[in-house]
Formats: sequence, C-alpha cells, structure tokens
Amino acid sequence: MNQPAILALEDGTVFEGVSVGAPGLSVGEVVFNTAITGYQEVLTDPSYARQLVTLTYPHVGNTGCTDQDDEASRVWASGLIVRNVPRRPSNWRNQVALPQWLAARGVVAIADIDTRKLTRLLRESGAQNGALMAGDVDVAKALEAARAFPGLKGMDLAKVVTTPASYEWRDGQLDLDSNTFVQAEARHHVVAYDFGVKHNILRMLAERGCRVTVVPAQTSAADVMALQPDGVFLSNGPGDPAPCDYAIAAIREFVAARVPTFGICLGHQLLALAVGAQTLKMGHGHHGANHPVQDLDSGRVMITSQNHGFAVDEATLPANVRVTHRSLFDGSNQGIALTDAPAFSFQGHPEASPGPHDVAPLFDRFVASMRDPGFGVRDSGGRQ
Ligand SMILES: NC(=O)CC[C@H](N)C(=O)O
Repeated sequence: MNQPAILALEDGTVFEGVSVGAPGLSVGEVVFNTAITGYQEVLTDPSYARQLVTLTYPHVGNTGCTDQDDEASRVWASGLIVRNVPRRPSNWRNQVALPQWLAARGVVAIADIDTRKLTRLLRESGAQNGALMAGDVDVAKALEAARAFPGLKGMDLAKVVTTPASYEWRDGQLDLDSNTFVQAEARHHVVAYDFGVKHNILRMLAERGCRVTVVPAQTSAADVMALQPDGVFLSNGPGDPAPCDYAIAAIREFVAARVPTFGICLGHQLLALAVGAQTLKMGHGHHGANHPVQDLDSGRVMITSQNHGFAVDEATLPANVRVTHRSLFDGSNQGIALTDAPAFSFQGHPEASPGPHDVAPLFDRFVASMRDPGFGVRDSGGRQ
C-alpha cells in the first residue's frame, strides 16, 4: 500500500499525495521544470542540490531508470514532486522503475498532487522554500521545516557537491550498438573545475578530442596552471555564484594569463563575477528544455535546455565584455565573451542533457579557441 506524503510551502500551502520514494523529510527551494523527458538526468544533476523539483509533464517514470543516464554518481535534487507515476515502465534500456530507484537512493518523492496548481503558484510567487515529508506525515512539522530553510541566496554549494580529489575523464558518447562509451583520441588537455559538473559535459569535451582533468572547486589557479592546460572549463553547479570567492579569484588569473576559458551556467555566472559584473536572483528561474535564446552575432534563435535561478545582470558588465546571447522569454543575459581574452560562457546547457542540441557548437568554439587563442577575440585582431 502507498504511504502518504505531503509538500508544505513556506507560504502555508500544503499538498497531500502519496509517497513514490523513500520515507522521511527533505527541505529545499521548490522549482518547476517544464522538460518532457530527462527526469533521471534532472535528479542526478548536481545543480539541483537543495532544490525540490516539480515536473510539469504529468507522467513521470514511463521509461524507468538506467545507470548510463546518471549525470553524477548520486541523486543531488532534494526531492521530486510529480502528478503521476505509471504502474509499469517500458523501455529496452530500463533497469529499475523510478519509485524503486528513488527509494534505493533515499530520495523523498510525492505523486498524485496537482502539479499545475503548484506551478501556477510558483510562477506567481517565485520559487518558494518547501518541505517534502513521506511516511509519517506531520503538517506542522513540515511547515516549520519549510520556513526554517534559509533559501539559496548567499549559499555556496559548489564546494559542497564538488569532487574530493581530481581525476581524469576520457569517456565520449554512448555507442548504443556496443552499449559502451566511445574512447576518443586526445589532442587537447582541459582542466575542468567541478562546481557540480554533469557527465554529459565531460563526454562532449572528450568526444571533441579533450583529455579532461577534473579538479575540486577550490583548486587554486597556480595548481591548475601547474597541470599545463590548453584550456580551462568552468562547470555548472548549484547555489548562489556570488559567495564562491575562491573560484572568482582563480578565474581572474586565467583571464589575465589568457588561458582559453569556457563556462556553462554557474561557470558563466562566475566568469561574469570575475570580470567585475554582478549576478541577481531571478523570480522562478529557468528550468526546461524548450527555451528560445538568440545568438546576437548571427541573429539565429536556438531552442535550449535551461536550469538556473540566478542570472548575470547585464547592466553591470564592464566594457571589455560583450553580450553574445539573450533569452527571448524574458530578455535576461544568456552569454558573454571577453573582447580582450579567449574567454566566453553560456547560461543555458549546450550539453542539453536533457534537451535539444542547437547550442552544442559552443563546445567546438572552445576547442577552436584552444587551437588558436586569437579565435573570437575582438581586440587582438583575431578571427571572429
Ligand atoms: N545549472 C547551473 O549551473 C545553475 C547555476 C546556479 N546555481 C543558478 O541557479 O543559477
């Protein structure tokens, strides 16, 4: 028999449903994601640490779960909130059904609640703090826990989710015929900062000929330089970018030394902070796989995968930074490039895991900048 579960929001709203994961209490910021596929990638994306994710798509778990789709070695989202989990998953890659997968990993999850109502509420109020409780439920306790969560603003989580030690990564994409990850030949050495890196980013670097050394978030610039990288990659990650002073200081040194640098999501925000700009907390953020973003150089509109609750404040960008991409949903900043150093970054997810592949060529641009650091740099007479 299904155990009861509740979701309590800090504004006092309580949803009642059934448990589809582990029993227990879990708190975090409640955000909605509008992607139709990719629930396993969302749950294992470290950028969702301390967040309770509701999916607007009503049927979640249809294709089950498989180890190969994990974006990290564990589930990082604090909990899952859905309308309906099908009784039986069906897919040739399925290894285990979503509720068993969640329970085995200790993840609290609720189903059978009105996720449309919840999403409308979050859209109006902005992301709220909340508490999920499954098994022995107690509304008063859950409300108290929701209100006690301090919120993500000011929270440095990159150093919490990062790898404890550096490691090498060589796996390219999954070859479905042999069911193995392709090993590509390495031509460039990339040092990737793990602020909460997703595996598909590392795969996309590897398949483009990069040997990747993944390093902990607090690795100093000097220690990275000692590894003699051809390029530095700044990963996605959870929490507020502003308190990550160690990363901001290191990035300043890579920019000054003109090391080709590429940042995604939190990495994008950290590059902006390193050049002196500011970031701000958004209302309900961007979490989905169909967000239109304009490439301001070409005018082309790309459909992108998004997952962020903070954004770069364009008004604070210094003169040596140009805006390269903008969201067509709300006009917020989606990409920057330095005009005097080979450094650029993107707010959305070019690794699109899950999502469309329109922005994947940004990885090629990073590789091009390692071959020729003048690539894309305006003030050095380099190529565009
Ligand atoms: N996916 C990410 O890297 C998210 C970046 C940051 N934590 C934000 O919410 O904006």
